[in-house]
This record gives sequence, C-alpha cells and structure tokens, in this order.
Amino acid sequence: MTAEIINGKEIAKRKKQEIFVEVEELKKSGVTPGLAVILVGDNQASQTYVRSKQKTCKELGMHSVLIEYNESVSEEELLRKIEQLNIDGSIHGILVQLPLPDHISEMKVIETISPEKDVDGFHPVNIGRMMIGQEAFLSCTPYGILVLLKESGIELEGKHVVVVGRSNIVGKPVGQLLLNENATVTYCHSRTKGLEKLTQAADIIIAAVGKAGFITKDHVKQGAVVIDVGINRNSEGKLCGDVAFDEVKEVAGYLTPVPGGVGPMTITVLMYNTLKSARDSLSKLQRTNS
Ligand SMILES: Nc1nc2c(c(=O)[nH]1)N[C@@H](CN(C=O)c1ccc(C(=O)N[C@@H](CCC(=O)O)C(=O)O)cc1)CN2
Repeated sequence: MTAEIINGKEIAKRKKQEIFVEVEELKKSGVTPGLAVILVGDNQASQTYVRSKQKTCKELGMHSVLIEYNESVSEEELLRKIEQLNIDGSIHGILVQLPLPDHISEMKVIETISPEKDVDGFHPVNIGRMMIGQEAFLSCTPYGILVLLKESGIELEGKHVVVVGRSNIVGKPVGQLLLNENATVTYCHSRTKGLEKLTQAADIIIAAVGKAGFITKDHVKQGAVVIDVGINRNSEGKLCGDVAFDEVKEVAGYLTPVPGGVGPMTITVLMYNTLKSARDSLSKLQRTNS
C-alpha cells in the first residue's frame, strides 16, 4: 500500500479562490481587508515568507503594509509601532514575523498586538478562547492542518491523534483544535519515553519536532494519517520535513509532503483570518451606527 499524498498547494489554491470572492464581496461595503507585516532583521527564510504574504495579499485584492526594521531595533520602538497599528482603521491584521532577535521578548510583542487584530492567533486571549471552544483567531499552521484534514475527508471524531512536539505556535494549539473536533489527543515531546509505542497507536500523527526525518516507518501504524509540519534542511541543503517521506509513504494511508503540504496552508489561513477581522470590524461599525 502506498499513501495518498495530500496536495496542500492545490487545497490552498482552492481556498484562496474562495477568499478572493469573499474579499470582492466585502469591498462592495467599502472595506478592503488590510494586513500589516513587521519584519525585523535579515533572516532569509523570514524574508521569503513575508514576501509571500505580501504577494498573496495582492493576489486576493487585499491591502498590505510591510514595516521593516534593522536587527538592532529596540523592543520599545517595535512596541510603539504595534500600538500605532492597533488604532489604524485601514489595518485589520497585524503580525510580527518570528523569530525575533534575542533582545526582543516575543511574548511582549505578541501581547501588545490587539487580540482583535491578532491574525496569527498567538495572543493569549485568542489561545484561551480557542481552548474553551469560543470564537477566536486560530493560529495559522494548526488551523491550516485542520482544513487540510477536513478537505481530504479525514474523519476526526473519536480518532487517536498523537502530536509530536509541544511548541506554542504549532504543537500545543493543534492538539487543542483537534480535541475540539472530538479527537482523542496525546502529546509527545523530547522527554517522552517509548515514543514509538505511542505513535504506533495513532490514527493520525502530527509531526512537529523540527528534526529532519525524525518520524520513520517504525513509528507509523499501517494506514495512519501522517501530517508533516517540519521545515528543515537536509545535509544537501534541500528542504525536508520531520518525516522520512520515502519510507513512511509505504506504510501510511495519507501523508503530507514538504514542500507542498502544510506550508502553503499557513499563508492561506492568514488571509482568511485577515478577511474575518475586516468583516468583524465592519459589523462592529454597523452596530455602533445603528
Ligand atoms: N508571525 C509568524 N511567524 C512565523 C509563522 C507564522 O505563522 N507567523 N510560521 C513560520 C513561517 N511561515 C509563516 O510565517 C511559513 C512557513 C512555511 C511556509 C511554506 O509555504 N512553506 C513551503 C516551502 C517554502 C520554501 O521553499 O521555503 C512548503 O512547505 O511548501 C509558509 C509560511 C515561522 N514564523
């Protein structure tokens, strides 16, 4: 048996078409969704992702603003800019590209973004609301994974999901999102003992460890769904995930590739969150005026 490869690029393209139509509809009410992206320093990968976010905004007819700072920018200056953007009516979404230089507290930055414009879904208010099943901005990579699973027709209710990795931006929120879908969730991490035994019991594995080829065929039950969130470079400098793709595809039922799996969904969901924020601000305005 060979796994069905989930084509994230194709699903992202379809979703972007839907978003484009909804943006056009919203514009008829005089509101153009606006996204502000803050980039600090000259990390090459971050520059690529930010360019891609801007390009996607343009394709979808959204307004986008890029604010770039030198690596040495002070935390104070960055926070001041966020506060300005929080009250800028043309901006519905604010994101600060991560990672940030060591002298800037990521948590302080995230907490300064208004929860109503936190389209990355990283603010503790949005994380907390998501945890208790209330409406919130959902973090882009976890939400992207949920959309991929649903669009691929993969049932979640009652399924055993094993999340390998416990970062605040992927591991923890994706487990919680899938729990909200009535999956049974086990979290594993670097100190988990007997990892293979746990992953072998999984119907769905979410690999978010950040180590190239970490999940091998020995971790995977026949027919399981394997979602690869890793973005690593192998010894030849080639982009690869956390899953040993060639061997796992012989065992898994469904598998996401890297590139072309989860990655393209991250930016698509960001666009969706920005559209949602613009719509919410219009509704708020209409309520105030009525
Ligand atoms: N503020 C944020 N910072 C970061 C986030 C985030 O969601 N918000 N996530 C990552 C980077 N990221 C978006 O910002 C991101 C990563 C990967 C991709 C993607 O499409 N990957 C492609 C491969 C691209 C390549 O060739 O390098 C794929 O997997 O097919 C999009 C967005 C960390 N920072």
